Amino acid sequence: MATVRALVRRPSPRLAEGLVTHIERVPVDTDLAVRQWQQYVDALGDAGWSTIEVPPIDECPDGVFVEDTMVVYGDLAVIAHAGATERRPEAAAAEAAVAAQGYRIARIGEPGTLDGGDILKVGTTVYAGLGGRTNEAGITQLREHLEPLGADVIAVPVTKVLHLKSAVTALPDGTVIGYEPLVDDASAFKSFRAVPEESGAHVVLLDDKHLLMAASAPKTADLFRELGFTPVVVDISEFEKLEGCVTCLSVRLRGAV
Ligand SMILES: NC(=O)NCCC[C@H](N)C(=O)O
Repeated sequence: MATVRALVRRPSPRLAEGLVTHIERVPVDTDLAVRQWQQYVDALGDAGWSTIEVPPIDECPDGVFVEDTMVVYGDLAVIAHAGATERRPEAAAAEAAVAAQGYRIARIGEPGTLDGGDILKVGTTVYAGLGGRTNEAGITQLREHLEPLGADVIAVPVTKVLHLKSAVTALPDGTVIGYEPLVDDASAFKSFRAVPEESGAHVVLLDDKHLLMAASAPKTADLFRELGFTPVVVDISEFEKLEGCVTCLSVRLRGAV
């Protein structure tokens, strides 16, 4: 798997004001969050990835969750139209950053809304979470952009968590993993495996063997070791307090650009 670049975005000093929807607000330690973010970026670097910083957007507390600004497929970056209006200013600089990496640009627009965190790619299958942040018009527009590139866009329900990728991600062989109490419809996926912890459902594929995941899912890390993977564990507690996970802290650029 050619894993080369990732977009990241430094946390805002106002991070603690970030949105919370499905969990109770608890205090966020912004200094600790900055250290955790650096450790996350270092973990990508240690795996051989180069990271590109999107200019910070201090007036947007949730800007660090840069994955939500776009969906990248092949040589195309589809710029999202955030379901939360206060997050919409985050997209412009992210668009400029991905365009500078050579990607073609398309955009989701009104009446569509879409957050990158609702999109899970498994090969040419693109699962799109229909829920609080992404609507039917957004998914229709995404389909129009990606089908010409050979993608099959499948809408799946998301009601129990913020984003589809808060509920499920996928292993290198395409098996979708999720913490069942938070998955609306496991049968929507071609292949599904349950994991024992909520944040165990979140992995970034560093390569075919190494899975970046949160320290808050130790039982799932053990499961992944039994399956032959090597977990690379980062503590992202301060981002988890804002419904963030390892996936949403970067945009992986795996395309042929
Ligand atoms: N892709 C993601 O899971 N993003 C997390 C965004 C968290 C942020 N507090 C929000 O509610 O938008």
